[in-house]
Amino acid sequence: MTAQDTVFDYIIVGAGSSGCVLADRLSADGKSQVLLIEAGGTNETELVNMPRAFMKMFGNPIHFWHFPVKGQHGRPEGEVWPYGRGLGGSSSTNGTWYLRGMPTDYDGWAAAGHTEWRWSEIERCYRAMESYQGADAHASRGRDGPLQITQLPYRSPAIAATVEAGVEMGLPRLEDINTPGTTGIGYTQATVDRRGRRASSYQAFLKPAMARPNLTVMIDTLVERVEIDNGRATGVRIRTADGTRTITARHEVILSAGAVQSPKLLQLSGIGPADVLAGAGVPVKHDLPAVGRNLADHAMFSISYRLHNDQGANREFSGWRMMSHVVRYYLTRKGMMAYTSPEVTALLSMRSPADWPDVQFGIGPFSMRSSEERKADPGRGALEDRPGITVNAISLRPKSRGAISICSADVADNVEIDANWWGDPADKAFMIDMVRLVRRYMRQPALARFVGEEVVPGAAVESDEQIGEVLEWLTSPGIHATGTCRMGNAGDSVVDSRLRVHGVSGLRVVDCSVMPVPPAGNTNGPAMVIGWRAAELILEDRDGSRTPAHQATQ
Ligand SMILES: Cc1cc2nc3c(=O)[nH]c(=O)nc-3n(C[C@H](O)[C@H](O)[C@H](O)COP(=O)(O)OP(=O)(O)OC[C@H]3O[C@@H](n4cnc5c(N)ncnc54)[C@H](O)[C@@H]3O)c2cc1C
Repeated sequence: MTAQDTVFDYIIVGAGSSGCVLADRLSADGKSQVLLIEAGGTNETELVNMPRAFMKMFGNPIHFWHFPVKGQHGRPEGEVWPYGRGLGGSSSTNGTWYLRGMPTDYDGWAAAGHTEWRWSEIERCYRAMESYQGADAHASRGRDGPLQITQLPYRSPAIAATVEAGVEMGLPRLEDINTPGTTGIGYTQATVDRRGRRASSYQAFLKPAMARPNLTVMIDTLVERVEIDNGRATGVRIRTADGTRTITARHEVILSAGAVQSPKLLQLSGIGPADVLAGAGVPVKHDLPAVGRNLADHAMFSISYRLHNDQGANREFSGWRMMSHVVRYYLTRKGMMAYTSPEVTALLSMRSPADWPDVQFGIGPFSMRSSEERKADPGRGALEDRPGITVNAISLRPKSRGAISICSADVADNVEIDANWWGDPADKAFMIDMVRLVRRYMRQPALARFVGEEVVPGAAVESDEQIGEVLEWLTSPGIHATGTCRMGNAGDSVVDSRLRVHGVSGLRVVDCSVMPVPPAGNTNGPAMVIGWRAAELILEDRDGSRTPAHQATQ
Protein backbone atom coordinates (compact mmCIF):
# COMPACT_ATOMS: atom_id res chain seq x y z
CA MET A 1 0.00 0.00 0.00
CA THR A 2 1.10 3.60 -0.40
CA ALA A 3 0.91 6.71 1.72
CA GLN A 4 -2.06 7.87 -0.41
CA ASP A 5 -4.21 4.99 0.84
CA THR A 6 -6.57 5.87 3.62
CA VAL A 7 -7.30 2.52 5.29
CA PHE A 8 -4.83 0.29 7.13
CA ASP A 9 -5.20 -2.56 9.64
CA TYR A 10 -2.82 -1.00 12.17
CA ILE A 11 -1.73 2.61 12.37
CA ILE A 12 1.33 3.22 14.56
CA VAL A 13 2.03 6.83 15.58
CA GLY A 14 5.73 7.53 16.17
CA ALA A 15 8.78 5.74 14.72
CA GLY A 16 10.85 5.79 17.90
CA SER A 17 12.49 3.05 19.95
CA SER A 18 9.22 1.17 20.46
CA GLY A 19 7.43 2.17 17.23
CA CYS A 20 10.10 0.89 14.82
CA VAL A 21 10.28 -2.50 16.55
CA LEU A 22 6.49 -2.73 16.58
CA ALA A 23 6.19 -1.86 12.87
CA ASP A 24 8.75 -4.54 12.01
CA ARG A 25 7.09 -7.26 14.06
CA LEU A 26 3.47 -6.44 13.10
CA SER A 27 4.30 -6.51 9.40
CA ALA A 28 6.62 -9.53 9.45
CA ASP A 29 4.03 -12.22 8.62
CA GLY A 30 2.58 -10.23 5.72
CA LYS A 31 -0.99 -10.68 6.95
CA SER A 32 -1.69 -7.12 8.10
CA GLN A 33 -1.45 -3.75 6.38
CA VAL A 34 0.62 -1.58 8.71
CA LEU A 35 1.14 2.18 8.55
CA LEU A 36 3.87 3.88 10.60
CA ILE A 37 3.61 7.67 10.86
CA GLU A 38 6.52 9.84 11.98
CA ALA A 39 6.58 13.60 12.47
CA GLY A 40 10.31 13.95 11.69
CA GLY A 41 12.52 12.95 8.77
CA THR A 42 14.75 10.02 7.85
CA ASN A 43 17.64 10.69 10.24
CA GLU A 44 19.99 9.30 7.58
CA THR A 45 22.88 11.63 8.35
CA GLU A 46 26.39 11.25 9.70
CA LEU A 47 25.36 13.28 12.77
CA VAL A 48 23.07 10.41 13.69
CA ASN A 49 25.10 7.46 12.42
CA MET A 50 28.52 8.35 13.87
CA PRO A 51 28.14 7.71 17.61
CA ARG A 52 30.43 10.52 18.83
CA ALA A 53 28.58 13.11 16.72
CA PHE A 54 25.86 12.80 19.40
CA MET A 55 27.09 15.93 21.19
CA LYS A 56 26.88 17.98 17.98
CA MET A 57 23.21 17.15 17.44
CA PHE A 58 21.81 18.98 20.47
CA GLY A 59 19.76 22.02 19.64
CA ASN A 60 19.14 20.78 16.08
CA PRO A 61 15.35 20.74 15.52
CA ILE A 62 15.70 18.28 12.64
CA HIS A 63 16.72 15.61 15.12
CA PHE A 64 15.17 16.83 18.37
CA TRP A 65 12.00 18.07 19.94
CA HIS A 66 12.78 20.59 22.68
CA PHE A 67 10.12 20.56 25.38
CA PRO A 68 10.18 23.49 27.83
CA VAL A 69 9.70 22.47 31.46
CA LYS A 70 7.63 24.51 33.90
CA GLY A 71 9.80 26.57 36.26
CA GLN A 72 10.16 25.16 39.74
CA HIS A 73 11.21 26.95 42.93
CA GLY A 74 14.92 26.45 43.52
CA ARG A 75 15.60 25.04 40.04
CA PRO A 76 17.37 27.04 37.33
CA GLU A 77 15.12 28.69 34.74
CA GLY A 78 15.01 27.47 31.17
CA GLU A 79 15.03 23.69 31.67
CA VAL A 80 14.32 21.98 28.36
CA TRP A 81 13.91 18.26 27.67
CA PRO A 82 15.33 17.16 24.33
CA TYR A 83 13.68 14.07 22.82
CA GLY A 84 14.45 12.42 19.49
CA ARG A 85 12.54 13.17 16.29
CA GLY A 86 12.65 11.34 12.96
CA LEU A 87 13.04 7.65 12.19
CA GLY A 88 14.41 5.87 15.25
CA GLY A 89 13.09 8.63 17.55
CA SER A 90 15.22 8.97 20.66
CA SER A 91 17.22 5.84 19.76
CA SER A 92 18.63 7.94 16.88
CA THR A 93 19.67 10.77 19.19
CA ASN A 94 20.56 9.13 22.49
CA GLY A 95 23.86 8.35 24.21
CA THR A 96 23.74 4.66 23.04
CA TRP A 97 24.36 3.40 26.61
CA TYR A 98 22.72 -0.04 26.67
CA LEU A 99 21.14 -1.69 29.69
CA ARG A 100 18.09 -3.94 29.69
CA GLY A 101 16.54 -3.29 33.08
CA MET A 102 16.58 -5.94 35.79
CA PRO A 103 14.42 -9.07 36.12
CA THR A 104 12.96 -7.46 39.25
CA ASP A 105 11.65 -4.56 37.17
CA TYR A 106 9.59 -6.78 34.90
CA ASP A 107 8.70 -9.31 37.60
CA GLY A 108 7.47 -6.33 39.62
CA TRP A 109 5.05 -5.46 36.83
CA ALA A 110 3.97 -9.10 36.73
CA ALA A 111 3.46 -9.18 40.50
CA ALA A 112 1.05 -6.27 40.11
CA GLY A 113 -1.03 -8.51 37.84
CA HIS A 114 0.61 -7.85 34.48
CA THR A 115 1.89 -11.38 34.01
CA GLU A 116 2.50 -10.87 30.30
CA TRP A 117 5.60 -8.87 31.33
CA ARG A 118 7.37 -11.32 33.67
CA TRP A 119 11.13 -11.57 33.15
CA SER A 120 11.00 -15.03 31.59
CA GLU A 121 8.98 -13.54 28.71
CA ILE A 122 11.12 -10.42 28.47
CA GLU A 123 14.36 -12.39 28.56
CA ARG A 124 13.06 -14.48 25.65
CA CYS A 125 12.26 -11.29 23.71
CA TYR A 126 15.68 -9.75 24.40
CA ARG A 127 17.34 -13.00 23.31
CA ALA A 128 15.49 -12.77 19.99
CA MET A 129 16.23 -9.06 19.55
CA GLU A 130 19.91 -8.84 20.47
CA SER A 131 23.13 -9.70 18.76
CA TYR A 132 25.78 -9.44 21.46
CA GLN A 133 28.88 -11.47 20.73
CA GLY A 134 31.15 -10.27 23.54
CA ALA A 135 33.37 -12.81 25.25
CA ASP A 136 31.77 -14.04 28.48
CA ALA A 137 28.28 -12.99 27.38
CA HIS A 138 25.68 -14.09 29.92
CA ALA A 139 23.46 -17.01 28.89
CA SER A 140 20.44 -14.70 28.69
CA ARG A 141 21.98 -12.72 25.82
CA GLY A 142 20.96 -13.05 22.18
CA ARG A 143 23.77 -13.61 19.67
CA ASP A 144 22.06 -13.38 16.27
CA GLY A 145 19.19 -10.92 16.54
CA PRO A 146 18.81 -7.72 14.51
CA LEU A 147 20.05 -5.35 17.25
CA GLN A 148 23.85 -5.32 17.41
CA ILE A 149 25.29 -4.42 20.80
CA THR A 150 29.01 -3.90 21.35
CA GLN A 151 31.21 -3.34 24.38
CA LEU A 152 33.16 -0.08 24.57
CA PRO A 153 36.80 -0.69 23.63
CA TYR A 154 38.58 2.14 25.49
CA ARG A 155 41.05 0.88 28.10
CA SER A 156 43.47 3.31 29.74
CA PRO A 157 45.26 2.84 33.07
CA ALA A 158 42.85 5.15 34.87
CA ILE A 159 39.80 3.56 33.32
CA ALA A 160 41.02 0.07 34.20
CA ALA A 161 41.50 1.38 37.76
CA THR A 162 37.90 2.60 37.91
CA VAL A 163 36.78 -1.02 37.55
CA GLU A 164 39.20 -2.13 40.28
CA ALA A 165 37.89 0.65 42.55
CA GLY A 166 34.38 -0.74 42.22
CA VAL A 167 35.63 -4.19 43.13
CA GLU A 168 37.45 -2.74 46.13
CA MET A 169 34.16 -1.21 47.22
CA GLY A 170 32.54 -4.66 47.11
CA LEU A 171 30.89 -4.69 43.69
CA PRO A 172 31.04 -7.88 41.64
CA ARG A 173 33.24 -7.51 38.53
CA LEU A 174 30.96 -8.17 35.54
CA GLU A 175 32.44 -9.22 32.21
CA ASP A 176 28.90 -8.72 30.86
CA ILE A 177 27.38 -5.62 32.44
CA ASN A 178 23.98 -6.89 31.29
CA THR A 179 24.16 -9.84 33.65
CA PRO A 180 20.63 -10.04 35.08
CA GLY A 181 19.81 -9.63 38.73
CA THR A 182 22.96 -8.25 40.27
CA THR A 183 24.84 -5.10 41.14
CA GLY A 184 28.29 -4.87 39.62
CA ILE A 185 30.85 -2.97 37.61
CA GLY A 186 32.24 -3.49 34.12
CA TYR A 187 32.78 -2.01 30.70
CA THR A 188 29.79 -0.30 29.17
CA GLN A 189 27.79 -1.81 26.30
CA ALA A 190 26.26 0.34 23.58
CA THR A 191 23.76 0.27 20.74
CA VAL A 192 26.62 0.57 18.28
CA ASP A 193 26.99 -2.07 15.59
CA ARG A 194 30.14 -3.98 14.73
CA ARG A 195 30.90 -1.45 11.95
CA GLY A 196 30.97 1.40 14.46
CA ARG A 197 27.56 2.79 13.43
CA ARG A 198 24.71 3.77 15.74
CA ALA A 199 22.27 0.85 16.02
CA SER A 200 19.01 2.79 16.31
CA SER A 201 15.67 1.00 16.27
CA TYR A 202 15.30 2.38 12.73
CA GLN A 203 18.58 0.90 11.48
CA ALA A 204 18.17 -2.41 13.33
CA PHE A 205 14.45 -3.13 12.88
CA LEU A 206 12.57 -0.77 10.58
CA LYS A 207 14.97 -0.25 7.71
CA PRO A 208 15.31 -3.95 6.85
CA ALA A 209 11.49 -4.24 6.93
CA MET A 210 10.70 -1.25 4.73
CA ALA A 211 10.71 -3.22 1.48
CA ARG A 212 7.68 -5.22 2.64
CA PRO A 213 4.61 -4.40 0.51
CA ASN A 214 2.37 -4.46 3.60
CA LEU A 215 4.38 -1.82 5.52
CA THR A 216 3.99 1.88 4.70
CA VAL A 217 6.09 4.54 6.41
CA MET A 218 5.10 8.20 6.28
CA ILE A 219 7.65 10.80 7.43
CA ASP A 220 7.27 14.56 7.96
CA THR A 221 3.70 13.83 9.04
CA LEU A 222 2.32 15.13 12.30
CA VAL A 223 -0.57 13.26 13.87
CA GLU A 224 -3.00 15.81 15.29
CA ARG A 225 -5.25 13.43 17.18
CA VAL A 226 -6.87 10.01 17.23
CA GLU A 227 -10.41 9.95 15.83
CA ILE A 228 -12.79 8.43 18.40
CA ASP A 229 -16.25 7.34 17.40
CA ASN A 230 -18.63 5.79 19.93
CA GLY A 231 -15.83 4.75 22.28
CA ARG A 232 -13.73 3.26 19.51
CA ALA A 233 -10.56 4.56 17.83
CA THR A 234 -11.28 4.68 14.11
CA GLY A 235 -8.19 6.39 12.72
CA VAL A 236 -5.95 9.43 12.95
CA ARG A 237 -6.05 12.99 11.73
CA ILE A 238 -2.73 13.93 10.10
CA ARG A 239 -1.07 17.20 9.12
CA THR A 240 1.47 17.39 6.28
CA ALA A 241 2.82 20.12 4.02
CA ASP A 242 -0.18 19.33 1.77
CA GLY A 243 -2.80 19.95 4.48
CA THR A 244 -4.79 17.69 6.80
CA ARG A 245 -6.64 14.44 6.21
CA THR A 246 -7.92 11.40 8.04
CA ILE A 247 -6.57 7.86 7.72
CA THR A 248 -8.72 4.96 8.92
CA ALA A 249 -7.60 2.01 11.04
CA ARG A 250 -9.47 -1.23 10.41
CA HIS A 251 -8.23 -2.81 13.67
CA GLU A 252 -6.22 -0.50 15.89
CA VAL A 253 -4.44 2.79 16.40
CA ILE A 254 -1.26 2.39 18.44
CA LEU A 255 0.43 5.40 20.03
CA SER A 256 4.24 5.08 20.22
CA ALA A 257 4.90 8.82 20.39
CA GLY A 258 6.96 8.66 23.60
CA ALA A 259 6.28 9.53 27.23
CA VAL A 260 5.65 13.21 26.49
CA GLN A 261 3.67 12.97 23.28
CA SER A 262 1.59 9.81 23.71
CA PRO A 263 -0.31 11.33 26.66
CA LYS A 264 -0.45 14.61 24.73
CA LEU A 265 -2.15 12.86 21.80
CA LEU A 266 -4.58 11.04 24.09
CA GLN A 267 -5.54 14.34 25.70
CA LEU A 268 -5.88 16.07 22.31
CA SER A 269 -8.20 13.21 21.32
CA GLY A 270 -10.46 13.82 24.30
CA ILE A 271 -9.07 11.04 26.52
CA GLY A 272 -7.65 12.30 29.78
CA PRO A 273 -8.42 14.25 32.96
CA ALA A 274 -11.70 16.09 32.27
CA ASP A 275 -10.48 19.32 33.91
CA VAL A 276 -7.31 19.43 31.79
CA LEU A 277 -9.31 18.80 28.61
CA ALA A 278 -11.88 21.44 29.52
CA GLY A 279 -9.12 23.97 30.23
CA ALA A 280 -7.64 23.31 26.80
CA GLY A 281 -10.98 23.47 24.99
CA VAL A 282 -11.00 19.78 23.99
CA PRO A 283 -14.37 17.99 24.19
CA VAL A 284 -14.21 15.07 26.63
CA LYS A 285 -14.65 11.67 24.94
CA HIS A 286 -13.50 9.63 27.91
CA ASP A 287 -12.55 10.99 31.33
CA LEU A 288 -9.36 9.09 32.20
CA PRO A 289 -7.60 11.00 35.00
CA ALA A 290 -4.29 9.09 34.84
CA VAL A 291 -3.39 10.26 31.31
CA GLY A 292 -0.25 12.41 31.65
CA ARG A 293 0.10 11.74 35.40
CA ASN A 294 2.75 9.57 37.13
CA LEU A 295 5.56 11.21 35.12
CA ALA A 296 8.89 9.89 36.39
CA ASP A 297 12.44 10.61 35.25
CA HIS A 298 15.81 9.36 36.41
CA ALA A 299 17.46 12.45 37.88
CA MET A 300 21.23 12.54 37.44
CA PHE A 301 24.30 14.61 38.26
CA SER A 302 27.97 14.60 37.32
CA ILE A 303 30.94 15.05 39.66
CA SER A 304 34.36 15.76 38.13
CA TYR A 305 37.89 15.33 39.49
CA ARG A 306 41.37 16.22 38.28
CA LEU A 307 42.98 13.26 36.55
CA HIS A 308 46.67 12.47 37.06
CA ASN A 309 49.03 9.92 35.44
CA ASP A 310 46.67 9.44 32.51
CA GLN A 311 46.03 11.95 29.71
CA GLY A 312 42.30 11.28 29.69
CA ALA A 313 40.09 12.14 26.73
CA ASN A 314 39.53 15.92 27.04
CA ARG A 315 42.37 16.78 24.66
CA GLU A 316 41.22 14.24 22.07
CA PHE A 317 38.28 16.32 20.85
CA SER A 318 40.00 19.38 19.42
CA GLY A 319 42.61 20.24 16.79
CA TRP A 320 44.65 17.61 14.95
CA ARG A 321 43.81 14.86 17.45
CA MET A 322 40.13 15.22 16.70
CA MET A 323 40.88 15.15 12.97
CA SER A 324 42.95 12.00 13.35
CA HIS A 325 40.08 10.28 15.18
CA VAL A 326 37.68 11.20 12.38
CA VAL A 327 40.10 9.91 9.71
CA ARG A 328 40.66 6.73 11.71
CA TYR A 329 36.91 6.28 12.03
CA TYR A 330 36.35 6.46 8.30
CA LEU A 331 39.27 4.18 7.53
CA THR A 332 38.63 1.53 10.19
CA ARG A 333 35.22 2.27 11.81
CA LYS A 334 37.02 2.12 15.15
CA GLY A 335 38.36 4.53 17.75
CA MET A 336 36.88 7.35 19.78
CA MET A 337 34.30 8.44 17.19
CA ALA A 338 32.79 4.94 17.27
CA TYR A 339 31.26 5.27 20.73
CA THR A 340 29.93 7.97 23.01
CA SER A 341 28.74 6.54 26.35
CA PRO A 342 30.76 6.64 29.59
CA GLU A 343 33.40 3.92 29.41
CA VAL A 344 32.54 2.05 32.62
CA THR A 345 29.15 1.27 34.13
CA ALA A 346 28.46 0.50 37.78
CA LEU A 347 25.14 -0.62 39.21
CA LEU A 348 24.88 -0.18 42.96
CA SER A 349 22.33 -0.58 45.71
CA MET A 350 22.16 1.96 48.51
CA ARG A 351 18.72 1.00 49.86
CA SER A 352 17.32 -1.64 47.51
CA PRO A 353 18.02 -5.37 47.48
CA ALA A 354 21.20 -6.31 45.58
CA ASP A 355 19.22 -7.79 42.68
CA TRP A 356 17.51 -4.45 42.04
CA PRO A 357 20.11 -1.63 41.91
CA ASP A 358 18.97 1.86 42.81
CA VAL A 359 22.02 3.83 41.60
CA GLN A 360 23.84 3.78 38.27
CA PHE A 361 27.30 5.27 37.66
CA GLY A 362 28.86 6.02 34.31
CA ILE A 363 32.55 6.74 34.60
CA GLY A 364 34.53 8.43 31.83
CA PRO A 365 37.99 10.05 31.43
CA PHE A 366 36.62 13.48 30.53
CA SER A 367 35.33 16.54 32.36
CA MET A 368 33.13 19.48 31.41
CA ARG A 369 33.51 23.12 32.38
CA SER A 370 30.51 23.21 34.64
CA SER A 371 29.37 25.51 37.38
CA GLU A 372 26.14 27.01 38.63
CA GLU A 373 26.23 29.48 35.71
CA ARG A 374 27.38 27.04 33.07
CA LYS A 375 25.94 23.61 33.75
CA ALA A 376 27.42 20.57 32.08
CA ASP A 377 24.20 19.60 30.36
CA PRO A 378 24.79 17.73 27.12
CA GLY A 379 25.42 20.11 24.25
CA ARG A 380 25.77 23.18 26.45
CA GLY A 381 29.01 22.49 28.24
CA ALA A 382 32.55 22.47 26.82
CA LEU A 383 35.30 20.05 27.74
CA GLU A 384 37.95 21.29 30.17
CA ASP A 385 41.43 21.84 28.75
CA ARG A 386 43.11 19.80 31.52
CA PRO A 387 42.69 16.06 32.13
CA GLY A 388 39.64 15.20 34.19
CA ILE A 389 37.54 12.21 35.16
CA THR A 390 33.80 12.27 35.77
CA VAL A 391 31.20 10.10 37.44
CA ASN A 392 27.66 10.49 36.08
CA ALA A 393 25.38 9.27 38.84
CA ILE A 394 21.75 8.37 38.14
CA SER A 395 19.04 7.85 40.72
CA LEU A 396 17.13 4.82 39.49
CA ARG A 397 14.25 4.71 41.95
CA PRO A 398 12.77 8.25 42.16
CA LYS A 399 9.62 8.67 44.23
CA SER A 400 8.54 12.11 42.92
CA ARG A 401 5.99 12.15 40.14
CA GLY A 402 5.19 14.98 37.74
CA ALA A 403 2.52 15.58 35.11
CA ILE A 404 2.02 16.44 31.47
CA SER A 405 -0.98 18.52 30.45
CA ILE A 406 -2.10 20.06 27.19
CA CYS A 407 -2.75 23.80 27.25
CA SER A 408 -4.63 24.09 23.94
CA ALA A 409 -6.35 21.92 21.35
CA ASP A 410 -3.55 22.42 18.78
CA VAL A 411 -0.90 19.71 18.48
CA ALA A 412 1.64 22.38 17.45
CA ASP A 413 1.48 23.98 20.91
CA ASN A 414 3.70 22.86 23.77
CA VAL A 415 2.34 20.86 26.65
CA GLU A 416 3.00 21.91 30.22
CA ILE A 417 5.60 19.61 31.77
CA ASP A 418 5.60 19.74 35.56
CA ALA A 419 8.73 17.74 36.39
CA ASN A 420 8.16 18.13 40.13
CA TRP A 421 11.78 17.12 40.77
CA TRP A 422 11.73 17.28 44.53
CA GLY A 423 8.03 16.61 45.10
CA ASP A 424 8.99 13.83 47.49
CA PRO A 425 11.73 15.03 49.89
CA ALA A 426 13.10 11.48 50.03
CA ASP A 427 14.53 12.01 46.52
CA LYS A 428 16.75 14.91 47.60
CA ALA A 429 17.92 12.98 50.67
CA PHE A 430 18.72 9.97 48.46
CA MET A 431 20.74 12.09 46.05
CA ILE A 432 22.70 13.70 48.88
CA ASP A 433 23.71 10.17 49.87
CA MET A 434 24.56 9.49 46.22
CA VAL A 435 27.04 12.40 46.25
CA ARG A 436 28.71 10.79 49.29
CA LEU A 437 28.71 7.42 47.52
CA VAL A 438 30.52 8.92 44.52
CA ARG A 439 33.10 10.47 46.85
CA ARG A 440 33.67 7.17 48.65
CA TYR A 441 34.10 5.40 45.32
CA MET A 442 36.64 7.94 44.08
CA ARG A 443 38.71 7.50 47.27
CA GLN A 444 39.25 3.77 46.74
CA PRO A 445 42.95 2.74 46.75
CA ALA A 446 42.98 1.70 43.07
CA LEU A 447 42.27 5.30 42.08
CA ALA A 448 44.74 6.98 44.45
CA ARG A 449 47.40 7.70 41.82
CA PHE A 450 44.89 8.90 39.24
CA VAL A 451 42.26 10.96 41.01
CA GLY A 452 43.06 14.43 42.34
CA GLU A 453 40.85 17.09 43.85
CA GLU A 454 37.13 17.26 43.22
CA VAL A 455 36.52 20.05 40.70
CA VAL A 456 32.73 20.14 40.65
CA PRO A 457 31.06 20.72 43.05
CA GLY A 458 34.26 20.73 45.18
CA ALA A 459 35.19 19.20 48.51
CA ALA A 460 34.13 22.36 50.40
CA VAL A 461 30.55 21.45 49.65
CA GLU A 462 30.17 19.08 52.57
CA SER A 463 27.10 19.37 54.76
CA ASP A 464 23.70 17.96 53.80
CA GLU A 465 22.45 21.50 53.41
CA GLN A 466 25.30 22.55 51.12
CA ILE A 467 25.03 19.45 48.98
CA GLY A 468 21.26 19.85 48.77
CA GLU A 469 21.65 23.43 47.52
CA VAL A 470 24.19 22.43 44.88
CA LEU A 471 21.96 19.58 43.72
CA GLU A 472 19.34 22.15 42.71
CA TRP A 473 21.49 23.15 39.72
CA LEU A 474 23.75 20.11 39.45
CA THR A 475 20.81 17.77 38.86
CA SER A 476 19.79 17.30 35.25
CA PRO A 477 17.12 15.16 33.61
CA GLY A 478 18.07 11.60 32.76
CA ILE A 479 15.87 12.09 29.66
CA HIS A 480 14.29 8.78 30.62
CA ALA A 481 10.67 9.89 31.06
CA THR A 482 8.24 7.06 31.86
CA GLY A 483 4.86 6.39 33.40
CA THR A 484 2.54 8.95 31.76
CA CYS A 485 0.24 6.25 30.31
CA ARG A 486 1.01 3.68 32.93
CA MET A 487 -0.11 0.08 32.94
CA GLY A 488 -2.54 -0.82 35.71
CA ASN A 489 -6.15 -0.83 36.77
CA ALA A 490 -8.77 1.36 35.14
CA GLY A 491 -9.11 3.46 38.30
CA ASP A 492 -5.61 4.90 38.43
CA SER A 493 -3.93 3.94 35.18
CA VAL A 494 -4.20 4.33 31.42
CA VAL A 495 -3.61 0.93 29.81
CA ASP A 496 -4.17 -2.68 30.83
CA SER A 497 -1.55 -5.46 30.74
CA ARG A 498 -2.00 -5.82 26.98
CA LEU A 499 -1.47 -2.07 26.64
CA ARG A 500 -5.10 -1.39 25.61
CA VAL A 501 -6.38 2.03 26.67
CA HIS A 502 -9.01 1.65 29.39
CA GLY A 503 -12.47 2.52 28.21
CA VAL A 504 -11.69 3.02 24.52
CA SER A 505 -11.52 0.11 22.11
CA GLY A 506 -9.09 -0.26 19.20
CA LEU A 507 -6.48 1.88 20.91
CA ARG A 508 -3.18 1.00 22.58
CA VAL A 509 -0.09 2.79 23.84
CA VAL A 510 3.27 1.10 23.26
CA ASP A 511 6.31 3.04 24.46
CA CYS A 512 8.10 4.21 27.62
CA SER A 513 4.95 5.86 28.92
CA VAL A 514 3.37 2.51 29.86
CA MET A 515 6.05 1.58 32.43
CA PRO A 516 4.42 1.63 35.87
CA VAL A 517 7.77 2.37 37.56
CA PRO A 518 11.08 3.46 36.02
CA PRO A 519 13.49 0.61 35.23
CA ALA A 520 16.85 -0.03 36.90
CA GLY A 521 18.89 1.39 34.03
CA ASN A 522 18.58 3.45 30.86
CA THR A 523 15.31 3.26 28.97
CA ASN A 524 16.10 2.59 25.30
CA GLY A 525 16.50 -1.18 25.68
CA PRO A 526 13.28 -1.46 27.73
CA ALA A 527 11.43 0.72 25.15
CA MET A 528 12.49 -1.62 22.34
CA VAL A 529 11.56 -4.76 24.25
CA ILE A 530 8.16 -3.22 25.01
CA GLY A 531 7.70 -2.83 21.24
CA TRP A 532 8.68 -6.46 20.65
CA ARG A 533 6.48 -7.91 23.39
CA ALA A 534 3.52 -5.66 22.52
CA ALA A 535 3.64 -6.93 18.92
CA GLU A 536 3.32 -10.48 20.23
CA LEU A 537 0.28 -9.51 22.31
CA ILE A 538 -1.34 -7.63 19.43
CA LEU A 539 -0.86 -10.54 17.04
CA GLU A 540 -2.27 -12.98 19.62
CA ASP A 541 -5.33 -10.77 19.82
CA ARG A 542 -5.57 -10.50 16.03
CA ASP A 543 -5.33 -14.25 15.61
CA GLY A 544 -7.99 -14.91 18.21
CA SER A 545 -5.89 -16.65 20.81
CA ARG A 546 -6.91 -13.85 23.23
CA THR A 547 -9.61 -11.22 23.56
CA PRO A 548 -9.30 -8.95 20.50
CA ALA A 549 -8.29 -5.40 21.28
CA HIS A 550 -11.55 -3.93 20.06
CA GLN A 551 -13.38 -5.94 22.75
CA ALA A 552 -11.07 -4.56 25.40
CA THR A 553 -11.92 -3.24 28.82
CA GLN A 554 -14.83 -0.84 28.92
C1 LIG B 1 19.35 12.97 24.38
C2 LIG B 1 18.95 11.62 24.91
C3 LIG B 1 19.92 10.77 25.43
C4 LIG B 1 19.54 9.51 25.91
N1 LIG B 1 20.52 8.60 26.24
C5 LIG B 1 20.15 7.31 26.44
C6 LIG B 1 21.14 6.29 26.50
O1 LIG B 1 22.34 6.54 26.34
N2 LIG B 1 20.71 5.00 26.70
C7 LIG B 1 19.37 4.69 26.82
O2 LIG B 1 19.04 3.51 26.99
N3 LIG B 1 18.43 5.65 26.78
C8 LIG B 1 18.79 6.94 26.53
N4 LIG B 1 17.84 7.89 26.38
C9 LIG B 1 16.43 7.52 26.59
C10 LIG B 1 15.85 6.64 25.50
O3 LIG B 1 16.47 6.87 24.26
C11 LIG B 1 14.34 6.91 25.42
O4 LIG B 1 13.76 6.69 26.69
C12 LIG B 1 13.64 5.98 24.43
O5 LIG B 1 14.29 6.04 23.18
C13 LIG B 1 12.19 6.40 24.28
O6 LIG B 1 11.55 5.53 23.38
P1 LIG B 1 10.04 5.75 22.99
O7 LIG B 1 9.72 4.75 21.96
O8 LIG B 1 9.22 5.79 24.23
O9 LIG B 1 9.96 7.23 22.36
P2 LIG B 1 10.84 7.93 21.25
O10 LIG B 1 11.98 7.07 20.85
O11 LIG B 1 11.14 9.29 21.75
O12 LIG B 1 9.87 7.99 19.98
C14 LIG B 1 8.73 8.80 19.85
C15 LIG B 1 8.57 9.11 18.37
O13 LIG B 1 7.26 9.63 18.13
C16 LIG B 1 7.33 10.70 17.23
N5 LIG B 1 6.15 11.54 17.44
C17 LIG B 1 5.79 12.18 18.59
N6 LIG B 1 4.64 12.84 18.43
C18 LIG B 1 4.23 12.61 17.17
C19 LIG B 1 3.09 13.03 16.41
N7 LIG B 1 2.14 13.83 16.94
N8 LIG B 1 2.99 12.64 15.11
C20 LIG B 1 3.93 11.82 14.57
N9 LIG B 1 5.03 11.40 15.24
C21 LIG B 1 5.18 11.78 16.53
C22 LIG B 1 8.64 11.38 17.61
O14 LIG B 1 9.12 12.23 16.60
C23 LIG B 1 9.54 10.18 17.88
O15 LIG B 1 10.19 9.74 16.72
C24 LIG B 1 18.18 9.15 25.91
C25 LIG B 1 17.21 10.01 25.40
C26 LIG B 1 17.58 11.22 24.86
C27 LIG B 1 16.53 12.08 24.21
